[in-house]
Amino acid sequence: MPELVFFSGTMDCGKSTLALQIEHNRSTRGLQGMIFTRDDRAGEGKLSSRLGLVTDAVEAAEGFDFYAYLVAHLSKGGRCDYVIADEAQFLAPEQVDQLARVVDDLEVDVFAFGITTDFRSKLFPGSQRLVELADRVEVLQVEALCWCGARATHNARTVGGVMVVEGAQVVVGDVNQSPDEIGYEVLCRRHHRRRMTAATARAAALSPDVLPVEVADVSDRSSVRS
Ligand SMILES: Nc1ncnc2c1ncn2[C@@H]1O[C@H](COP(=O)(O)OP(=O)(O)O)[C@@H](O)[C@H]1O
Ligand SMILES: Cc1cn([C@H]2C[C@H](O)[C@@H](COP(=O)(O)O)O2)c(=O)[nH]c1=O
Repeated sequence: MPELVFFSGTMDCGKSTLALQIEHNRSTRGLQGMIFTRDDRAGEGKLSSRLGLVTDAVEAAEGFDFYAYLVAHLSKGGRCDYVIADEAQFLAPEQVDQLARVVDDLEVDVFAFGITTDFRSKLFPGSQRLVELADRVEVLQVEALCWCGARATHNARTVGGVMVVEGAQVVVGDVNQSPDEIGYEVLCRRHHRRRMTAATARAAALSPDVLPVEVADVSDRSSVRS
Protein backbone atom coordinates (compact mmCIF):
# COMPACT_ATOMS: atom_id res chain seq x y z
CA MET A 1 0.00 0.00 0.00
CA PRO A 2 1.49 3.40 -0.90
CA GLU A 3 1.91 5.76 2.04
CA LEU A 4 2.20 9.41 2.92
CA VAL A 5 4.99 9.55 5.52
CA PHE A 6 5.96 12.73 7.38
CA PHE A 7 9.55 12.64 8.68
CA SER A 8 9.64 15.33 11.27
CA GLY A 9 12.10 16.84 13.72
CA THR A 10 13.85 20.02 14.71
CA MET A 11 16.19 21.89 12.42
CA ASP A 12 19.57 20.20 11.95
CA CYS A 13 18.45 16.68 12.93
CA GLY A 14 19.24 15.05 9.57
CA LYS A 15 15.95 15.26 7.64
CA SER A 16 17.49 16.29 4.32
CA THR A 17 20.26 13.72 4.78
CA LEU A 18 17.62 11.02 5.21
CA ALA A 19 15.73 12.31 2.15
CA LEU A 20 18.93 11.98 0.11
CA GLN A 21 19.59 8.49 1.52
CA ILE A 22 16.07 7.32 0.63
CA GLU A 23 16.57 8.74 -2.86
CA HIS A 24 19.97 7.04 -3.19
CA ASN A 25 18.79 3.62 -1.96
CA ARG A 26 15.77 3.60 -4.24
CA SER A 27 17.41 4.99 -7.36
CA THR A 28 20.31 2.53 -7.11
CA ARG A 29 17.67 -0.25 -7.25
CA GLY A 30 16.24 1.14 -10.49
CA LEU A 31 13.29 3.05 -9.03
CA GLN A 32 12.55 6.54 -10.31
CA GLY A 33 11.57 9.28 -7.93
CA MET A 34 10.61 12.92 -8.21
CA ILE A 35 12.28 15.27 -5.75
CA PHE A 36 10.61 18.49 -4.66
CA THR A 37 11.67 21.19 -2.28
CA ARG A 38 10.83 24.75 -1.34
CA ASP A 39 13.17 27.53 -0.21
CA ASP A 40 16.18 25.33 0.53
CA ARG A 41 19.15 27.29 1.95
CA ALA A 42 21.26 26.15 -1.06
CA GLY A 43 18.96 28.00 -3.46
CA GLU A 44 16.06 27.41 -5.81
CA GLY A 45 15.63 23.88 -7.10
CA LYS A 46 18.13 22.33 -4.68
CA LEU A 47 17.79 19.81 -1.86
CA SER A 48 20.85 20.10 0.37
CA SER A 49 22.15 18.46 3.54
CA ARG A 50 24.66 19.91 5.99
CA LEU A 51 26.77 16.81 5.37
CA GLY A 52 27.63 18.41 2.02
CA LEU A 53 25.38 16.43 -0.29
CA VAL A 54 23.09 18.30 -2.65
CA THR A 55 20.81 17.26 -5.50
CA ASP A 56 18.59 18.97 -8.03
CA ALA A 57 14.91 19.19 -7.18
CA VAL A 58 11.74 20.74 -8.55
CA GLU A 59 10.95 23.97 -6.68
CA ALA A 60 7.40 23.62 -5.32
CA ALA A 61 6.72 27.33 -5.03
CA GLU A 62 3.50 28.97 -3.89
CA GLY A 63 0.64 27.82 -6.16
CA PHE A 64 2.53 24.77 -7.42
CA ASP A 65 0.15 21.82 -7.91
CA PHE A 66 1.83 18.49 -7.04
CA TYR A 67 -1.06 16.37 -8.31
CA ALA A 68 -1.36 18.19 -11.66
CA TYR A 69 2.43 18.08 -12.11
CA LEU A 70 2.55 14.31 -11.50
CA VAL A 71 -0.47 13.64 -13.74
CA ALA A 72 1.14 15.66 -16.57
CA HIS A 73 4.42 13.81 -16.08
CA LEU A 74 2.76 10.36 -16.13
CA SER A 75 0.50 11.15 -19.07
CA LYS A 76 3.56 12.09 -21.13
CA GLY A 77 4.81 8.53 -20.50
CA GLY A 78 7.04 9.53 -17.56
CA ARG A 79 7.57 7.23 -14.63
CA CYS A 80 7.36 8.02 -10.92
CA ASP A 81 7.76 5.35 -8.25
CA TYR A 82 8.01 7.70 -5.26
CA VAL A 83 7.96 11.36 -4.33
CA ILE A 84 10.28 13.18 -1.93
CA ALA A 85 9.21 16.59 -0.62
CA ASP A 86 11.72 18.45 1.55
CA GLU A 87 11.12 21.63 3.57
CA ALA A 88 7.49 20.50 3.65
CA GLN A 89 6.71 22.89 6.51
CA PHE A 90 6.64 25.67 3.89
CA LEU A 91 3.90 24.00 1.82
CA ALA A 92 0.35 25.32 1.84
CA PRO A 93 -2.25 22.95 3.37
CA GLU A 94 -3.83 22.42 -0.07
CA GLN A 95 -0.45 21.31 -1.45
CA VAL A 96 -0.33 18.66 1.30
CA ASP A 97 -3.82 17.57 0.25
CA GLN A 98 -2.43 17.18 -3.29
CA LEU A 99 0.36 14.97 -1.94
CA ALA A 100 -2.24 12.77 -0.20
CA ARG A 101 -4.09 12.53 -3.50
CA VAL A 102 -0.87 11.47 -5.25
CA VAL A 103 -0.68 8.57 -2.77
CA ASP A 104 -4.35 7.56 -2.98
CA ASP A 105 -5.17 8.16 -6.65
CA LEU A 106 -1.80 7.65 -8.35
CA GLU A 107 -0.60 4.98 -5.89
CA VAL A 108 2.80 6.58 -5.40
CA ASP A 109 4.65 6.69 -2.06
CA VAL A 110 5.24 10.22 -0.76
CA PHE A 111 8.00 10.96 1.76
CA ALA A 112 7.72 14.46 3.20
CA PHE A 113 10.40 16.03 5.43
CA GLY A 114 10.05 19.10 7.58
CA ILE A 115 10.14 20.82 10.92
CA THR A 116 6.87 20.73 12.82
CA THR A 117 6.92 24.02 14.70
CA ASP A 118 8.26 27.49 14.07
CA PHE A 119 10.43 29.72 16.29
CA ARG A 120 7.39 30.50 18.47
CA SER A 121 6.66 26.76 18.84
CA LYS A 122 3.52 27.11 16.72
CA LEU A 123 2.71 24.57 14.01
CA PHE A 124 3.53 25.53 10.43
CA PRO A 125 0.26 25.19 8.42
CA GLY A 126 1.91 22.67 6.05
CA SER A 127 3.18 20.57 8.96
CA GLN A 128 -0.21 20.71 10.67
CA ARG A 129 -1.85 19.34 7.52
CA LEU A 130 0.81 16.62 7.27
CA VAL A 131 0.15 15.54 10.85
CA GLU A 132 -3.57 15.47 10.01
CA LEU A 133 -3.19 13.47 6.79
CA ALA A 134 -0.05 11.33 7.01
CA ASP A 135 -0.29 7.55 7.29
CA ARG A 136 2.73 7.77 9.57
CA VAL A 137 4.67 10.52 11.32
CA GLU A 138 8.26 9.46 11.93
CA VAL A 139 10.40 11.38 14.40
CA LEU A 140 14.05 11.25 13.39
CA GLN A 141 16.21 9.10 15.62
CA VAL A 142 19.39 11.22 15.53
CA GLU A 143 18.92 13.59 18.42
CA ALA A 144 19.77 17.22 17.93
CA LEU A 145 20.91 18.50 21.33
CA CYS A 146 20.21 21.63 23.33
CA TRP A 147 23.29 23.40 24.74
CA CYS A 148 22.41 21.80 28.14
CA GLY A 149 22.74 18.29 26.68
CA ALA A 150 19.01 17.46 26.69
CA ARG A 151 17.28 16.41 23.50
CA ALA A 152 16.39 19.47 21.43
CA THR A 153 12.69 19.57 20.66
CA HIS A 154 12.19 23.24 19.73
CA ASN A 155 13.58 25.73 17.22
CA ALA A 156 14.62 29.19 18.40
CA ARG A 157 15.27 32.18 16.15
CA THR A 158 18.17 34.29 17.30
CA VAL A 159 19.59 37.72 16.61
CA GLY A 160 23.09 38.13 17.97
CA GLY A 161 22.59 34.91 19.90
CA VAL A 162 19.52 36.26 21.69
CA MET A 163 16.19 34.49 21.14
CA VAL A 164 13.49 36.57 19.48
CA VAL A 165 9.75 35.88 19.49
CA GLU A 166 8.52 38.49 17.02
CA GLY A 167 8.76 38.34 13.24
CA ALA A 168 7.56 36.60 10.10
CA GLN A 169 6.94 32.87 10.35
CA VAL A 170 9.18 32.15 7.35
CA VAL A 171 12.76 33.43 7.34
CA VAL A 172 15.12 31.06 5.53
CA GLY A 173 18.28 30.62 7.59
CA ASP A 174 20.64 28.29 9.37
CA VAL A 175 22.02 27.30 12.74
CA ASN A 176 25.53 28.53 13.66
CA GLN A 177 25.15 31.89 11.93
CA SER A 178 27.52 34.74 12.70
CA PRO A 179 26.31 36.89 15.63
CA ASP A 180 25.10 39.81 13.51
CA GLU A 181 22.81 37.62 11.38
CA ILE A 182 19.37 36.16 12.03
CA GLY A 183 20.02 32.55 12.92
CA TYR A 184 18.45 29.54 14.54
CA GLU A 185 19.32 27.37 17.51
CA VAL A 186 17.70 24.14 18.63
CA LEU A 187 16.75 24.00 22.32
CA CYS A 188 14.98 21.72 24.78
CA ARG A 189 11.51 22.90 25.81
CA ARG A 190 12.71 24.16 29.20
CA HIS A 191 15.27 26.50 27.66
CA HIS A 192 12.98 27.51 24.80
CA ARG A 193 10.36 28.55 27.37
CA ARG A 194 13.01 30.49 29.31
CA ARG A 195 14.42 31.95 26.08
CA MET A 196 17.83 30.76 27.15
CA THR A 197 20.19 30.19 24.23
CA ALA A 198 23.80 29.00 24.42
CA ALA A 199 24.98 32.63 24.26
CA THR A 200 22.67 33.94 26.98
CA ALA A 201 23.44 30.94 29.22
CA ARG A 202 27.17 31.60 28.78
CA ALA A 203 26.69 35.28 29.54
CA ALA A 204 24.67 34.46 32.67
CA ALA A 205 27.34 32.02 33.87
CA LEU A 206 30.02 34.71 33.48
CA SER A 207 27.91 37.43 35.01
CA PRO A 208 29.35 39.02 38.18
CA ASP A 209 25.89 38.49 39.71
CA VAL A 210 26.34 34.75 39.49
CA LEU A 211 29.99 33.87 40.08
CA PRO A 212 30.70 35.75 43.32
CA VAL A 213 27.73 34.12 45.05
CA GLU A 214 29.36 30.72 44.70
CA VAL A 215 32.80 32.12 45.55
CA ALA A 216 31.34 33.90 48.56
CA ASP A 217 29.71 30.68 49.70
CA VAL A 218 33.11 29.01 49.87
CA SER A 219 35.15 31.88 51.31
CA ASP A 220 32.49 32.98 53.76
CA ARG A 221 31.98 29.59 55.32
CA SER A 222 33.65 30.55 58.63
CA SER A 223 31.63 33.73 58.89
CA VAL A 224 28.44 31.78 58.16
CA ARG A 225 29.27 29.29 60.91
CA SER A 226 30.09 31.92 63.51
N1 LIG B 1 30.77 17.81 9.99
C1 LIG B 1 29.83 16.89 10.26
N2 LIG B 1 30.18 15.64 10.59
C2 LIG B 1 29.23 14.71 10.87
N3 LIG B 1 27.92 14.96 10.84
C3 LIG B 1 27.53 16.19 10.53
C4 LIG B 1 28.46 17.23 10.22
N4 LIG B 1 27.75 18.35 9.95
C5 LIG B 1 26.44 18.02 10.08
N5 LIG B 1 26.32 16.72 10.44
C6 LIG B 1 25.09 15.97 10.69
O1 LIG B 1 24.10 16.45 9.83
C7 LIG B 1 22.91 16.71 10.57
C8 LIG B 1 22.15 17.79 9.85
O2 LIG B 1 21.71 17.21 8.64
P1 LIG B 1 20.65 17.93 7.68
O3 LIG B 1 20.15 16.84 6.78
O4 LIG B 1 21.25 19.12 7.05
O5 LIG B 1 19.54 18.35 8.76
P2 LIG B 1 18.06 18.91 8.59
O6 LIG B 1 17.62 18.71 7.17
O7 LIG B 1 17.23 18.13 9.57
O8 LIG B 1 18.11 20.35 8.98
C9 LIG B 1 23.42 17.09 11.94
O9 LIG B 1 22.46 16.80 12.96
C10 LIG B 1 24.62 16.15 12.11
O10 LIG B 1 24.16 14.90 12.59
C1 LIG C 1 12.17 27.57 13.07
C2 LIG C 1 11.97 28.24 11.74
C3 LIG C 1 12.74 27.86 10.66
N1 LIG C 1 12.57 28.47 9.47
C4 LIG C 1 13.39 28.06 8.32
C5 LIG C 1 14.88 28.07 8.54
C6 LIG C 1 15.38 27.06 7.51
O1 LIG C 1 15.52 27.75 6.27
C7 LIG C 1 14.22 26.07 7.44
C8 LIG C 1 14.48 24.78 8.17
O2 LIG C 1 15.46 24.04 7.48
P1 LIG C 1 16.18 22.73 8.10
O3 LIG C 1 16.68 22.04 6.86
O4 LIG C 1 15.15 21.95 8.84
O5 LIG C 1 17.28 23.21 8.99
O6 LIG C 1 13.09 26.72 8.01
C9 LIG C 1 11.59 29.44 9.31
O7 LIG C 1 11.40 29.97 8.21
N2 LIG C 1 10.84 29.81 10.37
C10 LIG C 1 10.99 29.25 11.58
O8 LIG C 1 10.28 29.65 12.54
